Amino acid sequence: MPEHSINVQALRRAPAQRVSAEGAALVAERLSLHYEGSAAPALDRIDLAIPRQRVTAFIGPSGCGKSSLLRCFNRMNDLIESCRISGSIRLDGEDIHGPAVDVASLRRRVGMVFQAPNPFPKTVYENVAYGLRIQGISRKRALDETVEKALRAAALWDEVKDRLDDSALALSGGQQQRLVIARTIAVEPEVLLLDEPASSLDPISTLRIEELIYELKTRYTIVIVTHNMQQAARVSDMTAFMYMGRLVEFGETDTLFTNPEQRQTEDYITGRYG
Ligand SMILES: Nc1ncnc2c1ncn2[C@@H]1O[C@H](COP(=O)(O)OP(=O)(O)OP(=O)(O)O)[C@@H](O)[C@H]1O
Repeated sequence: MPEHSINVQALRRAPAQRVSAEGAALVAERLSLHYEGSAAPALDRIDLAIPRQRVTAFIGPSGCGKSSLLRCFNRMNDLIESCRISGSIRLDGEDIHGPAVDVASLRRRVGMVFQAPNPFPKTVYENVAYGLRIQGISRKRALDETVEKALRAAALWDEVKDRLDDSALALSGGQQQRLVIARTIAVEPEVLLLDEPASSLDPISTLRIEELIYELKTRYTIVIVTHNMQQAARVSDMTAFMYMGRLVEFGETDTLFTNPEQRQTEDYITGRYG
């Protein structure tokens, strides 16, 4: 990583403990996922408890199932016709596949940010107000307040407060990604799923996103997929190492990177494969 003016030490982690299912925001049990036509399952009997208000990173070689697992948590895989899921996932104790679950409100509670910034072709303001309007909030004062709050929380307010009526597409890539994060948190989710949120960004924008993740975890449960092991080590409290659809090891990030229990984890983090 090149040197920057942003202090990476500021990204120090809060202590995390091993997670019990009771204290977890999300719990997966014997979660398997098959894409029809594939010989092997993309996820193979995953048991995992994601702690509340912590950052959990998924790492592992390309194709090991990180994104597939992430997409399970807000039922994004429902949109993939060939996808079959078994096992269970509970959010705050409630089965997310239960008959009473409304998928739109699940996705509001479990927001998702993708690899490439995807702001709507609308103004900066309307991007953040979008989810609020869908919720039926139309009073200008309420919208103004929430838009400002979300942009401040996404560390973007100072850069865009005089550009609220400009097109979001005129922002830089890093600003667009923070705008998408603002749009996601404007509706006050409990969980933020981040699928390689910085992989298309330059190093400075990447560090801004990492700092933002650190700030946001005081309010949200965050799950991040990353290819970048240094990034996982910098931003996460807990790390899950996956290999060929299996969860090989899950534990505190410090321990997993310095003293992994499994040989496979050690081989991966020391660069022997992947
Ligand atoms: N929509 C899909 N249809 C069929 N197979 C899929 C689909 N999405 C993913 N797969 C397959 O499932 C497996 C896991 O893919 P997934 O994208 O979850 O892994 P990943 O660890 O996130 O990979 P990467 O790091 O390259 O993004 C791979 O073999 C992939 O080819």
